[in-house]
Amino acid sequence: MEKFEALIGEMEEYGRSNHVPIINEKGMPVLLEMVRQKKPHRVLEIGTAIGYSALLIANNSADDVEIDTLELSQERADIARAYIDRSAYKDRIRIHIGDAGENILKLSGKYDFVFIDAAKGQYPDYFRKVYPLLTENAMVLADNVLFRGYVRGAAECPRRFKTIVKRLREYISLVSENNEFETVIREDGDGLAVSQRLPKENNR
Ligand SMILES: C[S@@+](CC[C@H](N)C(=O)[O-])C[C@H]1O[C@@H](n2cnc3c(N)ncnc32)[C@H](O)[C@@H]1O
Repeated sequence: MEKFEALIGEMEEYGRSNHVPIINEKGMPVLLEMVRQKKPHRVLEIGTAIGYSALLIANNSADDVEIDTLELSQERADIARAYIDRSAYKDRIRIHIGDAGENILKLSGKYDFVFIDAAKGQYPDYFRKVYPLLTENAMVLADNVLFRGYVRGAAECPRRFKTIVKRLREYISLVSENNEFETVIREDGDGLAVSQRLPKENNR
């Protein structure tokens, strides 16, 4: 088996040269911090791209981790499969090709860690659909929730992003106002919402 770091480095280079959006170098430490804290056993990732974050999650989770990751693009899923097959996690990561909003509904069992990183305008829908699949102590992490500074109005939002920004604001309200979760918005990278489900007696 080749060295994990070399594989990850090759994927970063592929992402850069082919303009594939993968979690950036400022958001990634937050993702890893949370995964290392939770050491999840069952992970759902929404938005595989080339499998970069799926492999990083696998490498920092519990030894028995199983990951379901959802990707719309057949081409990206094929690239992800090829990279993942070169790792020690090839039997631990399943890629489901198709629209995530539809494929979430076909999943069963419970997830203790969910990483939302696909269509930004669909985040509220993803959360609502994922909710019944969460364990009692699940963590849900969503990337890009501050979307280029537009979500908090730090920058004037171009018309083409207005719907995305509206939906991301809706997502932040949805998780922040849900008293079953403690949500922290981390400003690193493009902004990450970290929502930790609270023990029932501690519901806010
Ligand atoms: C930001 S990239 C994911 C990056 C990946 N999580 C990482 O950090 O390595 C978002 C991915 O979501 C996929 N995507 C967009 N809309 C989708 C949808 N409706 N269903 C499933 N995947 C979708 C895109 O094709 C893209 O590959």
